[in-house]
Amino acid sequence: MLTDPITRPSSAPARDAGTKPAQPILEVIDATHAYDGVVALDNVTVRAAPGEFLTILGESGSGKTTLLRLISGLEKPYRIGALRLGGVDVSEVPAFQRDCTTVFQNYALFPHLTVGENVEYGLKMRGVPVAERRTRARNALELVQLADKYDRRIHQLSGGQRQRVALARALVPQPAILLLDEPLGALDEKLRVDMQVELLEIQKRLGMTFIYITHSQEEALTMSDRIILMRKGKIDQEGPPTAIFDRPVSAFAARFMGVENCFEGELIELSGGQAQVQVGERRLRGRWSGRSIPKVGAKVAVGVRAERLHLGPVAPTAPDHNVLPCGAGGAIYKGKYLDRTVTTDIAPIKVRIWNASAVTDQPSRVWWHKDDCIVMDL
Ligand SMILES: Nc1ncnc2c1ncn2[C@@H]1O[C@H](COP(=O)(O)OP(=O)(O)OP(=O)(O)O)[C@@H](O)[C@H]1O
Repeated sequence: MLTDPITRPSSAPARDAGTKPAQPILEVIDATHAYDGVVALDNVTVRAAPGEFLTILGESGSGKTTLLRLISGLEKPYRIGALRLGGVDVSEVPAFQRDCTTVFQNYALFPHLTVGENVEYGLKMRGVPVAERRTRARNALELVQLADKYDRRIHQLSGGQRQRVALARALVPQPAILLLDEPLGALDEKLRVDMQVELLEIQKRLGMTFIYITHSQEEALTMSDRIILMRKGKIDQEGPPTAIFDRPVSAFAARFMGVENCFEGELIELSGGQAQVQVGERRLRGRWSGRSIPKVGAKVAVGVRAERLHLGPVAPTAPDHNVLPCGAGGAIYKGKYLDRTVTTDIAPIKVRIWNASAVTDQPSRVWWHKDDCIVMDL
């Protein structure tokens, strides 16, 4: 039974703080960083509210780790407007004195120390008396369900258990912010999913701010209060998971969030959020989702998720559907569903079919509702 192992006095999450927005616990203003002339972060501004689970999402090399290293103090930014933790400028504060700790993908544990000694280590360095640091380390291990492994050696643990030790070690100083750099990246899928749930429970229980790095859109959608999607050192889009999933602002964001079909076209009309786009010889209707209102004639992207498409010999005639003639293409069996790619005169289109017995051998039409058709920046 857990006995409130780690608590912070000001742990009330921002979400419950009433109408007045809470002061950000983290502010990174206009941060730019480069390595040997290669720009890794390009004028990035990030804020996090107390108790927020903020995910930095992006492909390899997009600048996620660099951002985290600037926050933790492991990297000194080339240029920065301000870096504040809890409202205090920490630009010149060394890493070990900042009120944040990091969990790394490779655990970064001391192999020659026991589990307990690893968790206590930071407290020992800060001169915390032995009895107190034992108690705090045991409490942290209890939180990650490793209370019985205090005297174990690191090499006697599984990958998942090592990651829990790393988590306990990062939690034990009771930082205001926990930075997690792809913490589940080395775990197998089943364990990763279990650990996602556990991490979320711990975060909610402690009311701690988590800044979480991942390249997995599924992980970001599952865990976050808010997602920042990075692209080549810049922020492409930020918002709650539902907004990024349903309303990607760009073809990049759409593809990253799993929109299988994206086409390039020319904007013909935009009115009341409803767009008409010329793609090849076809006129498609959809809802505008881009950053700002473009001019007629601008190049835009049109996206539709595979599961929102329908196939068959006869399409609906109502004008609120996009309908294209199509030819049969290949199909890939995915277990729970079938992904079928049909040919059309604008591009091959991937259609997800959940009921494999309903597959038509020779579909001649593919169609989708205009509300399922996202029109956005190229
Ligand atoms: N120590 C370094 N020396 C030189 N270049 C670096 C260094 N660290 C990062 N970079 C470069 O900076 C850019 C951003 O790297 P960063 O590690 O921040 O990206 P990332 O999104 O965390 O990638 P990944 O998911 O692969 O860890 C990349 O082009 C990378 O090659």
